[in-house]
Amino acid sequence: MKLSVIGTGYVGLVSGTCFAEMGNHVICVDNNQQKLNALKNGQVTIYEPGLEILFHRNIEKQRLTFTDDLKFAIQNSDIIFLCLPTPQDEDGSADLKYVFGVAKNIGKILKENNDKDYKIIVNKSTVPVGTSKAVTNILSEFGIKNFDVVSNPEFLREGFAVEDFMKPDRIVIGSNSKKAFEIMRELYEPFVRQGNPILEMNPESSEVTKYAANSYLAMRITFMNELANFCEKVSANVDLVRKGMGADSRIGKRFLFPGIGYGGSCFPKDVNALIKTSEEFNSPIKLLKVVDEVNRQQKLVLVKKLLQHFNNDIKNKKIAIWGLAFKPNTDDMREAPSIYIIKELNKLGAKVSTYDPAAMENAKFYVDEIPEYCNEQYEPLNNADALLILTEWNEFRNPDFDKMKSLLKNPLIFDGRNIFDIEKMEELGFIYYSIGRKVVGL
Ligand SMILES: NC(=O)C1=CN([C@@H]2O[C@H](COP(=O)(O)OP(=O)(O)OC[C@H]3O[C@@H](n4cnc5c(N)ncnc54)[C@H](O)[C@@H]3O)[C@@H](O)[C@H]2O)C=CC1
Ligand SMILES: O=C(O)[C@H]1O[C@H](OP(=O)(O)OP(=O)(O)OC[C@H]2O[C@@H](n3ccc(=O)[nH]c3=O)[C@H](O)[C@@H]2O)[C@H](O)[C@@H](O)[C@@H]1O
Repeated sequence: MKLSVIGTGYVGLVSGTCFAEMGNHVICVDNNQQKLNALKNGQVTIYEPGLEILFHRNIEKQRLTFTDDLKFAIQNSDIIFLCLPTPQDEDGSADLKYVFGVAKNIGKILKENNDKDYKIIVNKSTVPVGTSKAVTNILSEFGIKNFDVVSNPEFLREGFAVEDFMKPDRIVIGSNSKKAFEIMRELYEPFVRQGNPILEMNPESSEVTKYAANSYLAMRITFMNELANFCEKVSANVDLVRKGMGADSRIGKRFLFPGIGYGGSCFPKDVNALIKTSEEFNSPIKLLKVVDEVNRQQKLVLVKKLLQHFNNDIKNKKIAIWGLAFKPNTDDMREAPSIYIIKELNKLGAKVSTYDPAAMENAKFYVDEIPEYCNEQYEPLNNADALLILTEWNEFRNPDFDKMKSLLKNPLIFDGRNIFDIEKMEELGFIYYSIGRKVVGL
């Protein structure tokens, strides 16, 4: 099939590359010249395991191309995917200016083209209920008739994006057109050969499904974070509680890990967008307000523990940090808890020294006050008063504990991801704080 993907970020680049891998011809469009030049020069612009090999293979086979020429892309594709940003606006709602702006440009191009061939415009961005209808109206205002707008939300996780895209748990397609359903089913069938469902529904249900899934997962994590704080007070171990809960198949094991609050480009903004839309329709989902509020507080839970340990004074203390990205296997810093933690540490007069395997370049755009970025894992520990673990990268899971002890001024660790066993840390002689478990070594 002939496809175009408008917006070549995390979702667009992964979607475009994976569609090309299935034999489709994909034209990727972006208006960021720097990004576009890098892509045209064969440079993968995001850190995403498994992407590079598919990217190069499909460029070589000439199934994957990059351009800033929207007109060329529209004229040479039957299905047009919108993978555009929908950032959080000041009032919490999703900002649709990119989606509507591109929809208008598509309208103009199709009008100039005399609306000859049938096109499907697919919205893959996360958008509030009613957006498919609004995009349909925009195109209709240009007099375009031979088209359908489809809602096809994306559920990939960063760090596992290729795997998730190639073998999705489900595909959701929202449309009112039989023809569009048939074409979309044909496009996606190679991705669900194991039998995972392609779910067809009206666009409104599809749009709500995306926000519902993200908000539900954010709510699960938030419940676990509040539960973890409670466990600390009553000598319970949240990891044991988590396993006890997760073994119930009605609950399930995944997304029950407490930590330092959910971050990333989607959970925080999508929870807020659903709060806003539900209020607009006079049917507020009150639970989500608490989810958002608790999550903001949770991002600073390690700073609280640190202050408590040092009797509220961490001025001039050197704090080492392992991990900056909002989660492992990505260089994405959007809404990462590390941003909030580092800002707070700076405010309190601490000196921060940090290492992350992939996100340090991006971190510089978010936290310019970090005095020291280190190129090696153990470097920040040198003469540090404490170590904070903020991202559970695999390489932090089995470190050289002797080396850590010899470098740190105090054998003091605050682990926001519960990556070590508390008994083991006690045996090794560390003072070890974690989330929802007792402090050992004090
Ligand atoms: N990042 C993720 O893991 C997921 C994101 N989503 C949703 O997908 C959408 C896109 O997210 P990301 O890919 O993370 O965003 P992103 O910011 O990484 O990528 C968006 C791209 O669109 C480009 N762009 C902006 N305006 C444009 C225009 N007028 N013409 C052409 N290109 C333009 C930008 O230069 C950028 O490269 C959002 O709605 C997000 O909520 C959904 C599932 C997963
Ligand atoms: O709409 C999106 O953008 C995507 O948002 C999330 O994916 P992502 O943000 O890449 O990452 P997750 O693995 O979901 O983690 C999000 C945040 O929750 C935190 N988390 C996750 C799981 C958990 O058990 N505990 C926990 O604190 C992570 O550390 C991270 O900060 C969803 O998992 C995807 O399905 C969705 O497509």
